[in-house]
Amino acid sequence: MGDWRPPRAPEALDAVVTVPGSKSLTNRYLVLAALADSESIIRGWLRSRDTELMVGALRSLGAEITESGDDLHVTPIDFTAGGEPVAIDCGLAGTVMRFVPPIAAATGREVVIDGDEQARARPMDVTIDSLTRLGASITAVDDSLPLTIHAGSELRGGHLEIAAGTSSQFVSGLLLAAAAMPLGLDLSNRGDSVPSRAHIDMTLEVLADAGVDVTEPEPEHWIVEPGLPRGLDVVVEPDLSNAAAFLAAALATGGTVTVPGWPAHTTQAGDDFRRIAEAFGAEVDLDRRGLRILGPQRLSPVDLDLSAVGELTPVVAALAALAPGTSHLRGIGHLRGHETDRLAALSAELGALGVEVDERPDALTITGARLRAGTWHTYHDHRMVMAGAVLALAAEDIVIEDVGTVAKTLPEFAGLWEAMLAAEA
Ligand SMILES: O=C(O)C1=C[C@@H](OP(=O)(O)O)[C@@H](O)[C@H](O)C1
Ligand SMILES: C=C(OP(=O)(O)O)C(=O)O
Repeated sequence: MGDWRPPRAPEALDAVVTVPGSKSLTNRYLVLAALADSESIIRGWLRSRDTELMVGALRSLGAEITESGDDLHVTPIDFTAGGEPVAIDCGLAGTVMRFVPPIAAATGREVVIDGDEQARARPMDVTIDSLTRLGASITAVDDSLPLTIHAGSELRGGHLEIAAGTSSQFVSGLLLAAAAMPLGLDLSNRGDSVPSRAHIDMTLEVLADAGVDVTEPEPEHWIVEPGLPRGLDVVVEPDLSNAAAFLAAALATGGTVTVPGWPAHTTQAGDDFRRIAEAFGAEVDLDRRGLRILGPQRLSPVDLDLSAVGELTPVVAALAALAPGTSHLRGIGHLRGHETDRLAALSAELGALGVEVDERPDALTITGARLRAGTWHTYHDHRMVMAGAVLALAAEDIVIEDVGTVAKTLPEFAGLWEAMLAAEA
């Protein structure tokens, strides 16, 4: 798909938007199911590029995964089976890049792992170094993709200190596979604190729910005892980070958007959008029917630390660009290693639409402005598409380039967006 001209805001928006399952939960469940002691069912999985890449990767390593309606049935990998060398494509999926190598190393097979050109720029050093220290033999040029895990590798486990200040996925990938290591894992972060804390909590919760003995005796020190996860029978929650884009439409238009099925308890980063929406001046109601957001007549500027929930930043930056006054988005330096350097991308694209942006190493200061018409470039970043759609609500003529890139986590985004805006009260 090429360019997309998203609709402008309707007079009064009052829409209900049902969003598909969570990427982060789908891919964690798939990894646990591939390692489990018996078969699993994952109900209501997200079907998107990142999750299909995970399915493909685990199948190449020997898991049997079949679809039945909206469910996936998974027969775990037989780690004693060995096998021919395999090649795995990560696309641009951080979860595949950081969660699959530990499992690949545990199969003892030769595995070559590569991804999109932009994936080769994403940090992989901690994964490569950790697996090497845990017993694997890996070759990689410049500590990044592509990498080769050599046949005969094994992961003994044991004590490991890492510096995971650039991505929580280094920690999650090791913790998810740790129960399959003969010695388990005693893992500590010794560098800058780990970003995206919400995603670590998600990892700890899914592990514990699968019967894995995992503890965090002190902050950023985790202990996983050996012992395989149990087979799963789980229902995937809606993707709350994807939901944030639709809820942002309520904020941008002073209208109402409801997302049904919002979980009362969740570890998803997207749940923090409730706090963020309130900071912009919205009314937020969560009950059995879902999460309902009523946008204010006029957005308030915000000062937010997004370090724990960084993936919400592009959509929050779009709202900040529409809020009269100056907003500060802090704690987001690690977003320079996401799908693209998101601070640079947001700064360039907002600047081109006439918004003043002060880009710091780990922060953006954005002063809301009336937007100029223009093309919004997306840098192969699904969340840039979502941010552009939010901006287009308020601008004369914004064209989003390469809307198809949104398929990374939400192939049906443009259709859902247009349907939402057609649902005028
Ligand atoms: O584990 C996960 O599912 C994710 C962790 C986070 O990564 P970082 O810690 O690299 O930000 C998040 O931004 C990403 O979208 C998904
Ligand atoms: C950072 C993101 O993705 P990934 O899982 O590829 O890191 C994201 O979805 O915003």
